[in-house]
Amino acid sequence: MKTFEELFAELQAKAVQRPAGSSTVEALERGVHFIGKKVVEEAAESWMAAEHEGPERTAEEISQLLYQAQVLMIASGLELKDVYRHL
Ligand SMILES: N=c1c2ncn([C@@H]3O[C@H](COP(=O)(O)OP(=O)(O)OP(=O)(O)O)[C@@H](O)[C@H]3O)c2ncn1[C@@H]1O[C@H](COP(=O)(O)O)[C@@H](O)[C@H]1O
Repeated sequence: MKTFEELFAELQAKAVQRPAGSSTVEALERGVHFIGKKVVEEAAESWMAAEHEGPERTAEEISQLLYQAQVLMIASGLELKDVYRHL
């Protein structure tokens, strides 16, 4: 198990080190348009899970939504503090 901040630090390191086989690196190479569609896809799947599939599936889909949101942040050159200041 990892926190939101721990995952973001892990993804930032992947973006710098560019290890082979990383789905994060692959998404970053595909770019913001690809990542943005993943954000929308996971948002929709989170919504559907919440309405129809129960809390466990909802938690799983929301975890993927948070991951994709973090990848979009990195692709956009954002850090956590840039987002947190709007909360
Ligand atoms: N938390 C995630 C995570 N959530 C989702 N994904 C990726 O996002 C994509 C999801 O795409 P899809 O929606 O097509 O997946 P799916 O099989 O349809 O799943 P469902 O949405 O239908 O449930 C897959 O490529 C997953 O690998 C993630 N990829 C990586 N992480 C974490 O990010 C870190 C770095 O991972 P790598 O960059 O792969 O090393 C590790 O800690 C990983 O656990």
